[in-house]
Amino acid sequence: MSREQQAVQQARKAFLTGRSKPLDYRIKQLQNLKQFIKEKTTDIANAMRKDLHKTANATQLFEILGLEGEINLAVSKLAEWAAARPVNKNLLTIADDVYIQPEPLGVVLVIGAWNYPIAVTLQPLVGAIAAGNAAVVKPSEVSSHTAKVMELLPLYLDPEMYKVVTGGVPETQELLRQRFDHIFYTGSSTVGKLVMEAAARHLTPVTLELGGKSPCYIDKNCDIRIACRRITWGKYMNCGQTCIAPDYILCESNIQDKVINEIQKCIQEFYTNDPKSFADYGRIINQRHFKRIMALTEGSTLAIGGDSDESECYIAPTVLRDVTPGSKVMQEEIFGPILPIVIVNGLKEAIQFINEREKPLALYIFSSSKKVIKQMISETSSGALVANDCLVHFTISDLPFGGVGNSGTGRYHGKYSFDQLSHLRSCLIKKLNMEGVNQMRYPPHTTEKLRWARVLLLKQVNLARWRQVAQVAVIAALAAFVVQRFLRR
Ligand SMILES: NC(=O)c1ccc[n+]([C@@H]2O[C@H](COP(=O)([O-])OP(=O)(O)OC[C@H]3O[C@@H](n4cnc5c(N)ncnc54)[C@H](O)[C@@H]3O)[C@@H](O)[C@H]2O)c1
Ligand SMILES: CC(C)=CCC/C(C)=C/CC/C(C)=C/C=O
Repeated sequence: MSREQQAVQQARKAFLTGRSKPLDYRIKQLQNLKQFIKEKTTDIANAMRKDLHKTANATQLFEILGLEGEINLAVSKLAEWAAARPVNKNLLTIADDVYIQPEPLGVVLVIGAWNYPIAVTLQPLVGAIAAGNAAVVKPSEVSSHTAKVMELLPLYLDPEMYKVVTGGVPETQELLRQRFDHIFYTGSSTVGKLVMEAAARHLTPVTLELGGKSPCYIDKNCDIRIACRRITWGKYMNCGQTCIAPDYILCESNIQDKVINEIQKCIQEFYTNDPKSFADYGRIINQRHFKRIMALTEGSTLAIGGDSDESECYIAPTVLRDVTPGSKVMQEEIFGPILPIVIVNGLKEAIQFINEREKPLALYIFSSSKKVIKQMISETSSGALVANDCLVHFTISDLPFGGVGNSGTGRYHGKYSFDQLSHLRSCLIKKLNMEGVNQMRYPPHTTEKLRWARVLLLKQVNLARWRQVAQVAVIAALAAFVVQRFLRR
C-alpha cells in the first residue's frame, strides 16, 4: 500500500469514529492550528525567506494575519454556522420542522500552491476542520522549505484525522487516485483540469481556486497618482506572484505616459533605486518560472525596468508600453513582475476586451465616476471586482473568495469555507397525525384538489413573521376544512 493510500485510509478510519463531529473537538483543533503558527513563527519566516525571499514581517502581514483571522472567526462563529438553519415553509408543511443541517463531508484533500504557501494551504484546512472533516494536506513541493514546516502539523493536530503528505507530481497523482469526499485545489487552470478529471472518477466534488489574467482598467477620469500607487503595490508584491495581482493595464493612449511616470515614482518609493538589494522585493520561485516570465517580454516595448539576474531569479519591476493583444505577454497569466499596458479607446472597448477573454479571478477598475464603475460591474463577469484598489477583497472574510469559469469553481473564506466543505442536508420532520391535510396529494387527482394544492404549495410562509398562535389557527382551519371536504364523503 502506498504512503498516500495509507494516509487516506487512516484519515477515513479516524473520521468514521465520529470524533470530529462535536464542536468542542473542532474548536480544540483550530486552537492547536493557531498554536502551530505561533510556535513555528520563526521556522515559517525562515522557510518563506528561503522559498520566496519574503521578510518575516511580510510573511506575517500577507500570510499569517489572514490565517489567524480566519481561525478566530471560525472559533467564534462555529456554533452559529453548525446549527440547524430553519427555512421558510409552504402551507403544506407549516406544522413540520423544516431546516438545513450542515454535516461534515468526510475526508477532504487540500492541495496547496507555492506562492502564498501557508495562506492557500492552511486557510482551506481551517474550513475543513471547522466543518468537522478529516483532511489530507498536500503542500506544494515547489515551496519546499515551507512544505517541510507544514510536515510538523500533525504534532499539533489529531495526527490520525489530519495528515500531511509531501511530494511532487507523482505523489499528488497517487493521492488523486484515492477516493475523497471533496478536493480543494489551489493552482493553475491546467492542473485544475487534471484534478477535476481525477475527481470525476469518484464523483468527488471539487473546489478549484485557479488563476488567469486579472485586468486593470484605468479610466481617464481618476486620480492617476493614487491609482498607480495602489496598482504598483498590488502588482509587485511577492514579485507579481499573486493569484489576484493586476495582470495588465487597460487605458487610453493619452494617459499612458502619466501612468508610466507615476508607476516609476512608486517603484522607486517602495523598492528604492536598487530593488535587487532591497529586502522587501521578492524573487521568482525558480529558474523554470524565471525563464518562462523572461520569454513573455519578447517582442514588447520596455517602458520601465527590464533588468534580470537568472542566478538569483531576480526580475526588476518592469512595465511594457503599447502592448498589442497578440503579443506573447498577453497569451497567458504572467505571474511575475511584468506589467503590460494595452491601449483601448475608452470604457466600452475595455469591456469588450475583457469579455472576449476568459473570466478573470479579479477585475480592477480605477475611476472617480460611479457610473463608469457600475457599467463595468454590470457588463462584465469575474470572481471579484474591486474599484479603486487591488487585492484587499482577500482580507474580508464575509466576501466569498473564488473564481468563475476558467478562474475557478467554488468559494471560500469565513462561513463560505464552512459551507463549501459541509453537506447542507435538507431535513423535514413530520408528525404522523393530521393525515387529512394530505388528502389533496393522493389519487384521484381531482381539479378541486389541484386548486387546493396551488394554495398549499405556492403560498410561501415566512416563519419569522408568524407567531405561534397564528400558525396553530391556520393549521386548525385547514385541517377542519379538509376533513369536512374529503373525509366526510
Ligand atoms: N485562486 C487562488 O486562490 C490561487 C492562489 C494561489 C495561486 N493560484 C494560481 O496558481 C497558479 C500557480 O500555481 P502553480 O500551479 O504553479 O502551483 P504548483 O506548481 O505548486 O501546483 C499546485 C499544486 O498542484 C500539484 N501539481 C502540479 N502539477 C501536477 C500534475 N501534473 N498533476 C497533479 N498535481 C499537480 C502540485 O504538487 C501542487 O501541490 C497561478 O495560476 C495562480 O494564479 C491561485
Ligand atoms: C494585508 C493586506 C492589506 C492585503 C493582503 C492581500 C494579499 C496578500 C493577498 C494575497 C492573497 C493570496 C493568498 C493570493 C494568492 O495567490
